[in-house]
Amino acid sequence: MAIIASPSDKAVQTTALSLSGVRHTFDTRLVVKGIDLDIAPGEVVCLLGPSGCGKTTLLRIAAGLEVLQEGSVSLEGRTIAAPGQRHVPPEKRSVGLAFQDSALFPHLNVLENVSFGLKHLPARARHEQALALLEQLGMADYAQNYPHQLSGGQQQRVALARALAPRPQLMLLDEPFSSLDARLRDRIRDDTLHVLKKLGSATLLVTHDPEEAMFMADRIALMRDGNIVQTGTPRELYCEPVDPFVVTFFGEVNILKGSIHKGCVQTPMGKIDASWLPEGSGVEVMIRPEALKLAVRDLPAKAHNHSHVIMAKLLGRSSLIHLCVHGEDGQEAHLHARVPGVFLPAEGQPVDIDLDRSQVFVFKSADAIT
Ligand SMILES: Nc1ncnc2c1ncn2[C@@H]1O[C@H](COP(=O)(O)OP(=O)(O)OP(=O)(O)O)[C@@H](O)[C@H]1O
Repeated sequence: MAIIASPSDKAVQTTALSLSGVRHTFDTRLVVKGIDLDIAPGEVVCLLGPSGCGKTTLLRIAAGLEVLQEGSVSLEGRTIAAPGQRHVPPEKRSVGLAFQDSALFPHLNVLENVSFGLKHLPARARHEQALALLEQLGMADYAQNYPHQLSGGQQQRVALARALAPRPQLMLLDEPFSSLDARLRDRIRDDTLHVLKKLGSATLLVTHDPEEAMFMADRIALMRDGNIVQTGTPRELYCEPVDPFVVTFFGEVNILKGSIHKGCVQTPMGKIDASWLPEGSGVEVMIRPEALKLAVRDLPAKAHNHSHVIMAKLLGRSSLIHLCVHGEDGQEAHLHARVPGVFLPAEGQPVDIDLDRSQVFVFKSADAIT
């Protein structure tokens, strides 16, 4: 099918991929509920969200593996899918695809698999380009091996190299690091990020792992139940979350309940400003564990009613401190603080608590939202 740019396509010519009003139904169930998402040339965007929220379906629609039911898909300003009018098949979309279960060609060795999409190049250039990618992904020593001689993780790296080899303008990656063990995953993620940035490929990467998304992404689109809840840089999602789901998706938080009085909510750590919420409304105060800054206090044990340590656990890169927090007004709460490095105060140790308010978020209580 020919790819023809229509006049309305001009507006999106600065985007590598544009998804507009995409909806998708399986049987009678709407699983993608009207998604708009643009990816700029060279930009890495991560589609992040819990299992079953529709990430893979959206990626498959972009790849052409699912026929678009509603909305439109454009590649570099050209409409490649519009329901009932156009469906450019996957192999004609000039995109690199690497999926969780990407199968390698069993009868070709690793080098031949990676060279497969480079048939337009002379043999020597093809060989050199494929080998360079295998080297960057730590697989050059296996160039002459066949897929059945490789582990799952090694096959995944070869599939990634094969997708990247033709230097596509757009890469679509679905959980590409999922079968790698934790240490190898860190290295291959890092290698892949550098390869993507060096090639300047726009990338849409599906993951359910917030840390992976923050590591890889220029922007994250966080999905829930078929919708995008928030799109932005990792900093924007972490520091300016639009709702409680976004806060909790990026890690454990302390949640306190309260209500607005004179524009503030009272907590054991003092008043928190929430002047944008109506007086009297029920709220949830979400406090990241790293927002609690602790200083040990020299007080006689047990002879005080001061905030103190219940227990402290070393988690590796940080320590988790369970606290009994006493407020001036008699309020009491059990909160978790996360402190970088080894910090293991004794049980009962009195502490002063300072709050980093940039990591505290106040939202109207879910049961109060109508
Ligand atoms: N071919 C299909 N037929 C029917 N339902 C499907 C099909 N593919 C996916 N679904 C359903 O659509 C919903 C979205 O699935 P999808 O694979 O897009 O989610 P996901 O966010 O990628 O999940 P995961 O992270 O677990 O892979 C799920 O409820 C799933 O069961």
